[in-house]
Amino acid sequence: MPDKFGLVVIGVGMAGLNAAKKCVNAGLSVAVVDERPYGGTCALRGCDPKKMLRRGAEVVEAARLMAGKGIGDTPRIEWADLMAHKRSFTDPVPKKMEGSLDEAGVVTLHGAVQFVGPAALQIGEREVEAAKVLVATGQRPRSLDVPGAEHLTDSTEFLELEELPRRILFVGGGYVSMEFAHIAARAGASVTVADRGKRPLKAFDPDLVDRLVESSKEAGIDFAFGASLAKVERRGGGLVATLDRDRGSIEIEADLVVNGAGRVPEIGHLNLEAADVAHGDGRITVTEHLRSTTNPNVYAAGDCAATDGLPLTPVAVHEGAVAASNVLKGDHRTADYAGVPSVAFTLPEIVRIGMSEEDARQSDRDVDVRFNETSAWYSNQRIGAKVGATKVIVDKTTDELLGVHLFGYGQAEVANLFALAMRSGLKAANLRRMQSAYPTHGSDVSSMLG
Ligand SMILES: Cc1cc2nc3c(=O)[nH]c(=O)nc-3n(C[C@H](O)[C@H](O)[C@H](O)COP(=O)(O)OP(=O)(O)OC[C@H]3O[C@@H](n4cnc5c(N)ncnc54)[C@H](O)[C@@H]3O)c2cc1C
Ligand SMILES: NC(=O)c1ccc[n+]([C@@H]2O[C@H](COP(=O)([O-])OP(=O)(O)OC[C@H]3O[C@@H](n4cnc5c(N)ncnc54)[C@H](O)[C@@H]3O)[C@@H](O)[C@H]2O)c1
Repeated sequence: MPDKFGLVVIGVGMAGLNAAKKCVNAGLSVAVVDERPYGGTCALRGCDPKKMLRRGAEVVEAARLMAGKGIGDTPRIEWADLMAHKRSFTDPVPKKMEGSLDEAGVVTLHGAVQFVGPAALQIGEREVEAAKVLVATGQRPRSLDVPGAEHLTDSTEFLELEELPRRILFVGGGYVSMEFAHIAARAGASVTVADRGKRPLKAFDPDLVDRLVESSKEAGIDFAFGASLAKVERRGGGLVATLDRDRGSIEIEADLVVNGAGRVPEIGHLNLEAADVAHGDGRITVTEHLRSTTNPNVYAAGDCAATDGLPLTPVAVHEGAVAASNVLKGDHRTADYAGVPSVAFTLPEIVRIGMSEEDARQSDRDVDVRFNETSAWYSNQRIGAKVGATKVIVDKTTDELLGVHLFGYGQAEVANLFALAMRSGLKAANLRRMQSAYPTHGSDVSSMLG
């Protein structure tokens, strides 16, 4: 006899966890299942471990910026100890998360899952039936189909390195590569980032990215643009990556080649066909209520769902909550993606919220682009920083904040002020009039809007 539940959630990451808790708290019988230890990408293989490692780089960088300004010897990263610092956070996560689900009354299952009917699942030997299923299986690193791909290291493996190799090549100049490159460079590695495009971090403002590229070079990071990975070979004691460019190929020697060439939704092994769950471009096709367009028993949320939301943790949490509301009360709630900040945690960080300058200019809005070179501003001078710029795009007619682009130390926190303002429909004038604590990075906001 199969076990029966009101809701089965596949994937215990940010989207799944939040949906399961919301539904069980409302009285539904809920089971969750994951094929890996509970926690998902963000807590175990993404945001949180990455930022634990970044802390080491932040300390080194802060001291470097103040060298000759009252700070003596620059500290150095002890990689194994920094990894232990990371594990002090990540190691307890699966047990804690499973404990909190058990305590809430969620049935916690483990194993690979397959659909065997419209709302029937096979989990190992066990058959489970559900009134509703939420697919929240996230994404995994994209495999690169090149000779020697077996020599590549993915982001999950990078976050587990016991020793940091001396020479590291990052393939792909997206979030993963740029963030890891900045950490590795501060930890003393010799780092190159290669991307097939003409600049890294395509989703961010090009004027700010160009500044980031220059400051990254000063931090010792080399770049190869217009370069697409063709093969990786083991030669002697190291690796050699061949990258194709318009005018011939180049070879880069490294001890480690990291695949940062993107991520793909993890829905391939679910046997979605058995449940008639439609998918396109690798993501589950959903309605505005996050319900499968072809199977009314199934919802999807987070990175694996084809929505307008970016593959980011706050979006996964929000979509998990929206899907749970709809499971509980029928389809009534839609996701709201207004004012979601996206930050690449390079050193310093770069931020985007809302529209790009290009999109704003191409829209029918009358736009005012307020650009500021902030490198000489007090908040940068105080910490010895020599880079920084901001671009805020405002609708001239309505004074609405359309797009916010920030580059500099402290800007990831400043982003939250803009995000709140944009999500709440506040105008540029509201932020200009804000009485902020002084002197803080936040107190620069009114000048950014000037
Ligand atoms: C290196 C890195 C750094 C990142 N940094 C940030 C950041 O700083 N800020 C930010 O907002 N976002 C960041 N992200 C993105 C963020 O981690 C994701 O957007 C978020 O975790 C998505 O949550 P999710 O619940 O959709 O999926 P996930 O957290 O990926 O959870 C999916 C779960 O499903 C399970 N699963 C998959 N397939 C199956 C199956 N067939 N059967 C059973 N279980 C299955 C997986 O094991 C996993 O536990 C980062 C990502 C990476 C890789
Ligand atoms: N701080 C954060 O919020 C954060 C951090 C990491 C990841 N993420 C999420 O994960 C997603 C994936 O990030 P990512 O960095 O893996 O991918 P990405 O899509 O951001 O970047 C991949 C890059 O690789 C390049 N590329 C692809 N194939 C290549 C090849 N063969 N040779 C050379 N370059 C190649 C692409 O041009 C692109 O610039 C992001 O969209 C983001 O939403 C977020």
